[in-house]
Amino acid sequence: MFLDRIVATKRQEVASLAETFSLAEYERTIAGMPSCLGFERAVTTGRNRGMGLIAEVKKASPSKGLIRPDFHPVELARTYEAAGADCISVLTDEQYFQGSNAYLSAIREAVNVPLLRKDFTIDYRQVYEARVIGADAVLLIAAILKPAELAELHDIAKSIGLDVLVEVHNREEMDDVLTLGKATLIGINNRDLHTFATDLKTTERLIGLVPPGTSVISESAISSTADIAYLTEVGAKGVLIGEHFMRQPEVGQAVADLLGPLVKS
Ligand SMILES: O=C(O)c1ccccc1NCC(=O)[C@H](O)[C@H](O)COP(=O)(O)O
Repeated sequence: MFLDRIVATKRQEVASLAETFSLAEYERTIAGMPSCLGFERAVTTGRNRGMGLIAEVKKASPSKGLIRPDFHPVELARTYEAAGADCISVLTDEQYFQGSNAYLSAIREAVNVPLLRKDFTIDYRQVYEARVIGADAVLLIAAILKPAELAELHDIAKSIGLDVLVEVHNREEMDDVLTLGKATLIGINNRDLHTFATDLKTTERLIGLVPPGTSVISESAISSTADIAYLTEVGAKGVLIGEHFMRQPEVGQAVADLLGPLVKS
C-alpha cells in the first residue's frame, strides 16, 4: 500500500536525520529564532470571512503525479498571500510530492502568513526540523501514528511554539484523537490515504463528533464556491486546498474567485 511505502521512506529519512541531529543544537537554534506566527488563530478566524483558507504549494502527488510542471514555489506563495490566503501549506516530502525543505525556508523569507509543514511526521526530530526550517505548524496524521506517538509529538511541537493540525479520515481515528484530548485543530481529510478516493461528505460524517472549542479544517478535493458553501454549512472553520489552485494558470484569480463570495462579518 502506498501509505506504507511513504512511511517506510520516512523511516529511512529519519535514520539519516538522526546521524547528524543534536537536540541541544536544535534547541539553541530555536531559542534564537523569532516566535512562530499563529497558524491556528489565522485559519480559524479567516479574516472574519467565516471560512479560513490554507492554500497549498504542491507540485506533484502520489494520486495525480505531476500537477504543476511550471512550478515556482516562492512566486506561488507570494501570489497566495496577496490574494488573501490565511495560511500556506508547503509539501516538503521529496520522493512522492516533489517538495523540499528548501522551498519552505525560501517561502518563509518571502511571505508573512503562517506556514504549515506538510509531511509525514513520525519522529520528534522531524518536529524540531520543521521549526528550524521556518514552519509555524506541523501536520500529525492519525493514520500513521499510534495514539501515544501522536500525543508525544503533539506535546513536543507545542513546547517549541508550533501549532498542530491533527489529521483524521475515519471514525476510529477521530475517536482516538478525541480520547487523547490534545487536539484543538483537527483536519478531516476527505481523501482516503490508502485508496486515494475522495468524498467531501467525509467532513460532514465526522464533524459532529468534534466537541465545541475544537476547530475543524476540511482537507482535499475542494475546488468550487459550492464546495466551500457546503463545508461552511456543515461547520468547518477552514479549508485546505492544493490541486485546484495548482492547476490554474492564474492562481491569484482562482483564490479570489473562491474567497469572493464569502462575506466578512
Ligand atoms: O494528494 C495525494 O495524492 C496524497 C496521497 C497520499 C497521502 C497524502 C496525499 N495528499 C496530502 C493532502 O492531504 C493534500 O495535499 C491536501 O489535503 C490538499 O488536497 P488537494 O486539494 O486535493 O490537493
